[in-house]
Amino acid sequence: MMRMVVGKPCVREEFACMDVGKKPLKEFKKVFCSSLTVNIYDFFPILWWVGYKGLEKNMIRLQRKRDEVLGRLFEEIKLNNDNILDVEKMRPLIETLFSLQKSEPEFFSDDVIKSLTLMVFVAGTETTAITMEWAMSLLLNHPKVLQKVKAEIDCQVGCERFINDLDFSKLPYLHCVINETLRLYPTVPLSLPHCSSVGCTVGGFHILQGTILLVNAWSMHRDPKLWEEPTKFKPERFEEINGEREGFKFIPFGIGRRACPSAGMAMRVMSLALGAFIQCFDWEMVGKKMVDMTSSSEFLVAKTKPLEAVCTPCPSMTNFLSQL
Ligand code: HEM
Repeated sequence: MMRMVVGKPCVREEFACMDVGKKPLKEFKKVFCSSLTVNIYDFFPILWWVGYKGLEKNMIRLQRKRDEVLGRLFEEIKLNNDNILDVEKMRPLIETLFSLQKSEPEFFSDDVIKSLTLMVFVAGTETTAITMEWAMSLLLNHPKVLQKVKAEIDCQVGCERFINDLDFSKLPYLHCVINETLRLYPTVPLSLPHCSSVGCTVGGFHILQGTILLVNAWSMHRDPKLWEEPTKFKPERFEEINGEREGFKFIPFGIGRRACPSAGMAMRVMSLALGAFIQCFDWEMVGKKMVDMTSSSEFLVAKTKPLEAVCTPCPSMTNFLSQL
């Protein structure tokens, strides 16, 4: 995600597993992911008046910090890219926005570019990373599924290049694995709070205008009236579903006008990353114990215990990987 937005990873690969690499990642999470929580002020507005737990002050402080970090990042990018002109060329998001700023400065102000960058960092990094961690964990606990998806990638992509987005149409099972992961572990289980603009009736309940509504995707995705063996990991079930949102029973990205605008991009990013993990490495559990699948009960449903796994380069890929 950092590469797509900024053009370089958050941490250089050689430092990724070292303390020197972990520090900036921790800092990034603190600045961009810490606001992903249910805001108690929305439910008890009185707390806002009494300044409960200094939430508002903390949000203001966080916003200042974000502004400062993004400001530094922008300076660095502007310094290194004096002649940002060519919009057509493939380039990271921020550079593209700066090139548009040259032609439409009144619209693409620094503040607009900051907001767009912030949106991708806040809404797009943890959600995709958490889903991939769930997917890898499920695959390790279901080695036959892992074998099947690996066989699909080996057969359709081979071992002389990395998987790319032109391969997706030939990799339906990989798509089913990601969908089934999102069914069992929808990263945003209660979607985002919405407010009813008019009074209405939902499932026999009268909803007053101005009510905060949450949609429980988690329970819909595990409802035995909607899904056969709902708690089982069976990617094959998505082979039979015509259109992923059939009957609105599968809504990991929400639904309607305020649904996730990046669902397509998220699916592509996750297919590429997960596909490459499976293509390039053989994966094993640490020891004989199944991966612990306990989930946190927070705004984003993450694993309580981070996934630990052993990976070794696939023998069939070593030739290609050694040339990188
Ligand atoms: C696995 C990955 C992701 C999941 C599961 C996910 C899920 C969701 C959900 C459930 C919503 C709320 C929809 C609703 O209220 O009905 C949402 C909104 C949103 N998502 Fe995502 N998302 C993911 C990735 C991304 C990425 C990669 C980006 C940006 C690059 C993104 C940007 C947004 C934005 C901006 C909204 C707010 C839309 C609005 O309020 O109109 N999401 N997402």
